[in-house]
Amino acid sequence: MEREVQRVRQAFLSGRSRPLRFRLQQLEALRRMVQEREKDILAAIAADLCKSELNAYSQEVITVLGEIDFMLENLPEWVTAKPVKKNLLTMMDEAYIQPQPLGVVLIIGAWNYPFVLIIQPLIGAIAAGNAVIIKPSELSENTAKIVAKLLPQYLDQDLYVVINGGVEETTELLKQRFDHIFYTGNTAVGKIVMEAAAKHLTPVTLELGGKSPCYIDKDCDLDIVCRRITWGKYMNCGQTCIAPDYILCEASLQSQIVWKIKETVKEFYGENIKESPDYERIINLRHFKRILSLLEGQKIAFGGETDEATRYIAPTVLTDVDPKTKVMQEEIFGPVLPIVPVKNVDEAIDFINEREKPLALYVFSHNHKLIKRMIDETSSGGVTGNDVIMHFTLNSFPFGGVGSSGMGAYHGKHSFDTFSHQRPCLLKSLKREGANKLRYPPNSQSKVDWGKFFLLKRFNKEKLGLLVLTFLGIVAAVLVKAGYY
Ligand SMILES: NC(=O)c1ccc[n+]([C@@H]2O[C@H](COP(=O)([O-])OP(=O)(O)OC[C@H]3O[C@@H](n4cnc5c(N)ncnc54)[C@H](O)[C@@H]3O)[C@@H](O)[C@H]2O)c1
Ligand SMILES: CCCCCCCC=O
Repeated sequence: MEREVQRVRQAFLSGRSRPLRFRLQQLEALRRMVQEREKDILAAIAADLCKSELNAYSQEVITVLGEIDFMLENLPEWVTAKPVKKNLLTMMDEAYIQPQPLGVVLIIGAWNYPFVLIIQPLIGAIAAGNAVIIKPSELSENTAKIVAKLLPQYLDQDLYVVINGGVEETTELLKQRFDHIFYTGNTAVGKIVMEAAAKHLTPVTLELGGKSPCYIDKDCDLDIVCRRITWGKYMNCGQTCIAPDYILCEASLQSQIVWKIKETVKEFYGENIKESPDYERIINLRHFKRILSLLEGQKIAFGGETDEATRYIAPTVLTDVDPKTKVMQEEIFGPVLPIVPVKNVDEAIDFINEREKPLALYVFSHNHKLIKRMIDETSSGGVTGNDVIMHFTLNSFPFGGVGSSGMGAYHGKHSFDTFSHQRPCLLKSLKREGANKLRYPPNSQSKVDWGKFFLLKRFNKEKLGLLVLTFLGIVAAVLVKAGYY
């Protein structure tokens, strides 16, 4: 492992990942890989999650292609140095911010969207000029294998390396020194990653999870609300980091919500959900059993059917859920939707604020002011009003969590920034030494006064007069030299 990381570091130190032209070439090669090997990639995702190729394409491949196009279009502008505002002491100097690559980046992915969750950060890391080691999730082994096979066929083999393996390999990898670690997965492992990173003072981006609440106000169109929630909750069989985890609403709305979600489930997946090409399965037996244990003692309004052999769990809604029960204590990450009755929006806000900060928050209402109030009075990684999931798709948004749902963010320019160091560069001349006397010892009250004048812009008439005189002197000297007099 150590030798592998060393090899990648040597490749980074060769400097070839830095030129803009090289980054663009690698991103174009990545796009070619996705386009030319689309069938293999879709087949791998389909095998891991029992997902139709159409769904794998819409949920993962489109996002990746969109991100590459966005980078190719904007990268030339992002990599250029940006001049900054100067003060009186630096007005004659060159001052700019130069984004620079961090070095060798480790990307650790999760299994639920196994392709996009490693390739989208990879795009940002390449765009920023880094070398990258990718550790896909071992639970989505088909995607892990295909990525390990294809990447070296299209990208620089020493700069971008895939290492496959499980906890043991990841633990070994985490002992190595990286310049940034980008981890996607659960909060408990996020803490392990951060602890390992701390040993080398390596910065981390942690894309974690949590229980994303969904508040439904009584002033809204429940038909539309329930369609949108049904789509976002049962997509990927509920195994989506920003799926609405539970519903908060007034008790009087519960039965209508149950009925409308049930009708929508029928419309989306048909009478025999098991036959639907749009309904996935739980990733493995451990997660299957974990989700089943969340149903114990709950009132199942509809759904609840399961099949261990195929790891099938039907779209399920629970009503009158007690917040103290297990289903409300951990992220569900499966097709189970509890409804927790609350008296009003105030109680919903308190409910959210008494818990860990979620990755996403959803609010449904015709009342724009109520949505704004929810946003102002709560915290979450991101928010979508009157829909679910959709903030993920806008790459001008930073995507990430807050508090226990994560730290740092990515997508689009935010990815470029995450994998770049914003380096302040001040270039002075070796001339004009006279002005520097101000900061050299011995110090004096007069020097401090000049400091106040230049840096704090505390003008006093005497200093301003002197400055104007100096300026006029310089102008006169220039004019004399130029032969005007
Ligand atoms: N914020 C996001 O973008 C996002 C996206 C997807 C999933 N998630 C979250 O991820 C969670 C589901 O993923 P998961 O954690 O089950 O995925 P997982 O089991 O695939 O684990 C994620 C990665 O951590 C590694 N890992 C696991 N245990 C480890 C250990 N003890 N030490 C070191 N590395 C270890 C795995 O090898 C894997 O690469 C959910 O909480 C979900 O909300 C977040
Ligand atoms: C188009 C939907 C993609 C959702 C990806 C969410 C990533 C977290 O699990």
